[in-house]
Amino acid sequence: MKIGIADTTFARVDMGRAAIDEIRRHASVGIERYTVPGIKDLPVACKKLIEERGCDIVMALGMPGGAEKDKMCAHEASQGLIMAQLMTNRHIIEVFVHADEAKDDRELAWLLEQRTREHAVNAVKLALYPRELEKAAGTGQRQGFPDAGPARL
Ligand SMILES: Cc1nc2c(=O)[nH]c(=O)nc-2n(C[C@H](O)[C@H](O)[C@H](O)CO)c1C
Repeated sequence: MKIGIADTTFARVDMGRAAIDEIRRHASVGIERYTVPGIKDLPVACKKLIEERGCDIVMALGMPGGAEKDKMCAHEASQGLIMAQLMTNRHIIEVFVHADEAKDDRELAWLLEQRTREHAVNAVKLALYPRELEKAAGTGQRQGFPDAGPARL
Protein backbone atom coordinates (compact mmCIF):
# COMPACT_ATOMS: atom_id res chain seq x y z
CA MET A 1 0.00 0.00 0.00
CA LYS A 2 1.37 3.38 -1.00
CA ILE A 3 -0.12 6.80 -0.22
CA GLY A 4 0.78 9.80 -2.38
CA ILE A 5 1.10 13.31 -1.00
CA ALA A 6 0.86 16.21 -3.46
CA ASP A 7 1.34 19.64 -1.91
CA THR A 8 2.23 23.21 -2.85
CA THR A 9 4.75 25.92 -2.07
CA PHE A 10 1.89 28.48 -2.22
CA ALA A 11 0.37 27.14 1.04
CA ARG A 12 1.46 28.97 4.17
CA VAL A 13 1.98 25.81 6.25
CA ASP A 14 3.90 22.68 5.29
CA MET A 15 0.78 20.59 4.71
CA GLY A 16 2.83 17.72 3.25
CA ARG A 17 4.83 17.37 6.44
CA ALA A 18 1.65 17.32 8.54
CA ALA A 19 0.03 14.67 6.31
CA ILE A 20 3.09 12.41 6.34
CA ASP A 21 3.48 12.71 10.11
CA GLU A 22 -0.19 11.84 10.68
CA ILE A 23 -0.18 8.90 8.25
CA ARG A 24 2.88 7.44 9.99
CA ARG A 25 1.02 7.58 13.33
CA HIS A 26 -1.78 5.41 11.94
CA ALA A 27 -0.33 3.05 9.35
CA SER A 28 2.81 1.42 8.09
CA VAL A 29 2.59 2.28 4.40
CA GLY A 30 4.83 3.58 1.67
CA ILE A 31 4.63 7.33 1.10
CA GLU A 32 5.50 9.27 -2.07
CA ARG A 33 5.65 13.08 -1.99
CA TYR A 34 5.42 15.49 -4.91
CA THR A 35 5.55 19.24 -4.25
CA VAL A 36 4.38 21.71 -6.92
CA PRO A 37 4.08 25.52 -6.99
CA GLY A 38 0.28 25.86 -6.71
CA ILE A 39 -3.09 24.14 -6.67
CA LYS A 40 -3.55 24.12 -10.45
CA ASP A 41 -0.42 21.96 -10.67
CA LEU A 42 -1.90 19.36 -8.32
CA PRO A 43 -4.01 17.33 -10.79
CA VAL A 44 -1.08 16.17 -12.92
CA ALA A 45 1.09 15.64 -9.83
CA CYS A 46 -1.61 13.34 -8.41
CA LYS A 47 -2.00 11.49 -11.72
CA LYS A 48 1.76 10.94 -11.89
CA LEU A 49 1.85 9.74 -8.28
CA ILE A 50 -0.76 7.13 -9.21
CA GLU A 51 0.44 6.11 -12.65
CA GLU A 52 4.20 6.50 -12.41
CA ARG A 53 4.91 6.11 -8.71
CA GLY A 54 2.36 3.39 -7.92
CA CYS A 55 0.23 5.16 -5.30
CA ASP A 56 -3.07 3.54 -4.37
CA ILE A 57 -4.58 6.74 -3.01
CA VAL A 58 -3.39 10.35 -3.04
CA MET A 59 -3.95 13.44 -0.91
CA ALA A 60 -4.00 16.78 -2.78
CA LEU A 61 -3.07 19.52 -0.32
CA GLY A 62 -3.51 23.18 -1.14
CA MET A 63 -4.41 26.64 0.06
CA PRO A 64 -6.50 28.84 -2.23
CA GLY A 65 -5.94 32.52 -1.43
CA GLY A 66 -8.74 34.92 -0.58
CA ALA A 67 -8.99 36.83 -3.89
CA GLU A 68 -11.63 36.15 -6.56
CA LYS A 69 -8.94 34.88 -8.97
CA ASP A 70 -7.76 32.42 -6.31
CA LYS A 71 -11.29 31.07 -5.88
CA MET A 72 -11.52 30.61 -9.65
CA CYS A 73 -8.17 28.80 -9.52
CA ALA A 74 -9.49 26.53 -6.76
CA HIS A 75 -12.57 25.64 -8.80
CA GLU A 76 -10.42 24.80 -11.81
CA ALA A 77 -8.01 22.76 -9.70
CA SER A 78 -10.94 20.87 -8.18
CA GLN A 79 -12.29 20.00 -11.58
CA GLY A 80 -8.83 18.76 -12.59
CA LEU A 81 -8.64 16.62 -9.49
CA ILE A 82 -12.03 15.06 -10.18
CA MET A 83 -10.94 14.37 -13.74
CA ALA A 84 -7.70 12.76 -12.51
CA GLN A 85 -9.73 10.50 -10.22
CA LEU A 86 -11.98 9.40 -13.06
CA MET A 87 -9.02 8.86 -15.39
CA THR A 88 -7.14 6.72 -12.88
CA ASN A 89 -10.04 5.16 -10.94
CA ARG A 90 -8.29 6.10 -7.69
CA HIS A 91 -9.34 8.37 -4.85
CA ILE A 92 -7.68 11.76 -4.57
CA ILE A 93 -8.62 13.35 -1.25
CA GLU A 94 -8.76 17.08 -1.90
CA VAL A 95 -7.65 19.02 1.16
CA PHE A 96 -8.14 22.69 0.42
CA VAL A 97 -8.09 25.35 3.12
CA HIS A 98 -9.32 28.67 1.77
CA ALA A 99 -7.26 31.48 3.30
CA ASP A 100 -10.43 33.43 4.13
CA GLU A 101 -11.90 30.60 6.21
CA ALA A 102 -9.66 31.77 9.07
CA LYS A 103 -9.99 35.04 11.01
CA ASP A 104 -6.20 35.56 11.37
CA ASP A 105 -2.79 33.96 10.66
CA ARG A 106 -2.84 31.96 13.86
CA GLU A 107 -6.20 30.35 13.06
CA LEU A 108 -5.11 29.79 9.44
CA ALA A 109 -1.98 27.92 10.58
CA TRP A 110 -4.07 25.80 12.96
CA LEU A 111 -6.71 25.05 10.31
CA LEU A 112 -4.16 24.10 7.63
CA GLU A 113 -2.52 21.66 10.03
CA GLN A 114 -5.72 20.28 11.56
CA ARG A 115 -7.69 19.73 8.34
CA THR A 116 -4.66 18.06 6.75
CA ARG A 117 -4.24 15.71 9.71
CA GLU A 118 -7.92 14.78 9.90
CA HIS A 119 -8.05 14.07 6.17
CA ALA A 120 -4.83 12.03 6.45
CA VAL A 121 -6.73 9.77 8.84
CA ASN A 122 -9.58 9.62 6.32
CA ALA A 123 -7.12 8.60 3.59
CA VAL A 124 -5.74 5.79 5.78
CA LYS A 125 -9.27 4.60 6.54
CA LEU A 126 -10.33 4.75 2.91
CA ALA A 127 -7.27 2.76 1.86
CA LEU A 128 -7.04 0.26 4.72
CA TYR A 129 -10.11 0.34 6.96
CA PRO A 130 -13.15 1.31 4.86
CA ARG A 131 -15.54 -0.13 7.49
CA GLU A 132 -14.42 2.65 9.85
CA LEU A 133 -15.80 5.26 7.46
CA GLU A 134 -19.00 3.25 7.08
CA LYS A 135 -19.47 3.37 10.86
CA ALA A 136 -19.22 7.18 10.75
CA ALA A 137 -21.69 7.60 7.86
CA GLY A 138 -24.22 10.38 8.44
CA THR A 139 -22.53 11.73 11.56
CA GLY A 140 -21.73 15.20 10.17
CA GLN A 141 -17.96 14.90 10.29
CA ARG A 142 -15.93 18.00 9.44
CA GLN A 143 -12.19 18.39 9.10
CA GLY A 144 -10.62 21.28 10.97
CA PHE A 145 -13.52 23.18 12.54
CA PRO A 146 -15.90 21.22 14.84
CA ASP A 147 -18.09 18.44 13.46
CA ALA A 148 -21.63 19.46 12.48
CA GLY A 149 -23.01 16.29 14.10
CA PRO A 150 -26.12 14.43 12.98
CA ALA A 151 -29.34 16.37 12.28
CA ARG A 152 -32.29 15.35 14.47
CA LEU A 153 -36.05 15.50 14.02
C1 LIG B 1 -4.10 33.15 -8.89
C2 LIG B 1 -3.48 31.96 -8.25
N1 LIG B 1 -3.97 31.60 -7.04
C3 LIG B 1 -3.48 30.49 -6.43
C4 LIG B 1 -3.97 30.09 -5.17
O1 LIG B 1 -4.86 30.70 -4.58
N2 LIG B 1 -3.42 28.98 -4.59
C5 LIG B 1 -2.43 28.26 -5.19
O2 LIG B 1 -1.99 27.26 -4.62
N3 LIG B 1 -1.96 28.62 -6.40
C6 LIG B 1 -2.44 29.71 -7.02
N4 LIG B 1 -1.96 30.10 -8.23
C7 LIG B 1 -0.85 29.33 -8.83
C8 LIG B 1 -1.37 28.21 -9.75
O3 LIG B 1 -2.07 27.23 -8.99
C9 LIG B 1 -0.20 27.51 -10.49
O4 LIG B 1 0.78 27.11 -9.56
C10 LIG B 1 0.46 28.40 -11.52
O5 LIG B 1 -0.50 28.91 -12.39
C11 LIG B 1 1.56 27.64 -12.29
O6 LIG B 1 0.99 26.55 -13.01
C12 LIG B 1 -2.47 31.21 -8.85
C13 LIG B 1 -1.95 31.63 -10.19
